[in-house]
Parts: sequence; structure tokens; C-alpha cells
Amino acid sequence: MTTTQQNFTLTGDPLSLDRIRSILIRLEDTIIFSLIERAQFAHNPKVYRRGEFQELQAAGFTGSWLEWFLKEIESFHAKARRYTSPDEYPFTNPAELPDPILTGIEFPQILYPNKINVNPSILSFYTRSIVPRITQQATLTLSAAKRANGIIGDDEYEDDGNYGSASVIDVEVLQAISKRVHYGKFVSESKFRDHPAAFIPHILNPNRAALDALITKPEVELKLLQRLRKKAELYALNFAPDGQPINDVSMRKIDVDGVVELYEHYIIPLTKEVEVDYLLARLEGMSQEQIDSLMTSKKS
Ligand SMILES: C=C(O[C@@H]1C=C(C(=O)O)C=C[C@H]1O)C(=O)O
Repeated sequence: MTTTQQNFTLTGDPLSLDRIRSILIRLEDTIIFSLIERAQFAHNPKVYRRGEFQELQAAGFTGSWLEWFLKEIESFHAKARRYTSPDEYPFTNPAELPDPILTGIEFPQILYPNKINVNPSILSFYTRSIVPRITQQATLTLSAAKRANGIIGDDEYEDDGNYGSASVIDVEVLQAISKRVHYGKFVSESKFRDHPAAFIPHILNPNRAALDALITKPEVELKLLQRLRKKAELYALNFAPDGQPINDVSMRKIDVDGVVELYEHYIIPLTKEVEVDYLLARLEGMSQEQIDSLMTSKKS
């Protein structure tokens, strides 16, 4: 996949819908492989609950272990100017992040200025629904071992102590999902520029349902879910010592249905929410003359 800077500075139209979709398709691989990595470890629910680690409280941090990892990792990334890129959004409150120590890169102004950041929703569904689902196998294996050794207690059955390893991967998964979902802004800008007159009436008289219907492409979503299942089945394959693939569902590295449901019930709906939120903000600050001009333009 091209780097962020290349995405916006290579020759060719950065708002070509085909090109944006190719980036979304490539992000499927990143998300599936990082979920496979996370699935190696147990659920470790302590990581996602605030107040579980006295050491953090003593250091004055009131968030969860994972929120601590996010803040520390994103603080370095902020100093390395990651969040000056139009396709990168932090989970940590930007006001709590340091300024870049590198001079900024001049990205072309492709998106209309906006403050849309749905990372709180991503963090919520990831920790509440996705992690428990994809770590079930590792947790079952662990609890059987612990029960055999007479260890009891719910958390202990879901806790393998790999808090740091699990959270490093959690941050990678969250960053990939965040990039994917917020690419909805580029999709939306592309669709808006193709037919501004179709969208403007439903922006001036805000109508989420009408805007959602305009940006929704059922055939694209159907193909995505079909492709995703095939990719997840392939990438989840385990192999015998001689390299022969093990065609046993119980031996897969990831819950394939869980990956498909992640996209169907969370990633796609939230991407479309971002697309509609972006459209609703698309005319802010514009004069009537500018809007009238957009109404008559085909591809601005
Ligand atoms: C991202 C797009 O917009 C919508 C969201 C999609 C998604 O999140 O995968 C797919 C198709 C559309 O319903 C697109 O048109 O490619």
C-alpha cells in the first residue's frame, strides 16, 4: 500500500473513487492480519476497564491500560507529525497530545475542513464486542489449562497476563480501523464533487436518510463481504509441519464469521455515518453564491 504522503501527492486524481476503494481493499488485509495477531492472546478484560491498575492511578492516569497505551504511543506519533496527515485521527484527546517536532508536510487541501472523529465509537465497539469475540478460542484454551490446574475465578479464565503484548496489537488494530472508517471522508468528497446538486438540497435541509441513500452502494458492500470472507478463510489457515493446509475450522487462526460481522455490523455502518456527517458539514461557511455555483457545476 502506498504511504499516506504518496496517497495525496502521486500524480493522478487523489479523489478517484476507484483509487480510494483500492486503499480500503488493501486495509482489509491489514485489519484481518492484525486481528489474527490479537486472537493469539486471551480476552484480558482488565486491560479495557478503568481503575484496574494501581500503578496507573499512582502515576495520575485515570484511564484504562489500553487508553494509557494509546496516549503514550499517540504522543510519540504526534511529535512525529502523524496527525498532520488528513487520513490519521488520534484516539487520545488532541488537546493532550504534544505538537509535532518535525516541520509539517504540505498536503493538498482535498477534504473540506471538518472536525469529524468517530474514534470513541470505534474504541467502544472494539473493546466491548470485537475483542471478546475474536479471543474466544485463546480464552477457551487458557481456561481449560487453568481448570486442569484448579485455578478458579472468571477473570482468571480470561486472563493470560499478556497485557502489554495484547495492547500493542490492540493499538495497531484500532489505528487500521480508524483509518478505514475515516476514509469515508474521501469517499464522500469524491461522490459530492461528482454530483453536488444531488446532495446540496439534503444538506441545506438536513436529511440523513436521504444522504445515506445517496452514498450507499449495496453492490459494493455485497462484494466486499464476499471478498472479506474468502480472505479471512485463506489468511486464517493453519498448516501441518509438512506445509499441508489444515482444513479444520476449529484450527483456524481467527473466527471468520467474527471478521465478516465486524465489517457488516460496525465498520461499514460507521464509515457511512462518517460519509453523512461529512456531507452535513460540507457547505459550512459557504456563501449562497458559492452554493449556487456548486449547484450548476458537474465535477468541481
Ligand atoms: C465506501 C463507500 O461508501 C459506502 C460504504 C461502503 C463501505 O464502508 O465499505 C461501501 C459502499 C457504500 O455503501 C463506497 O462507495 O465505496
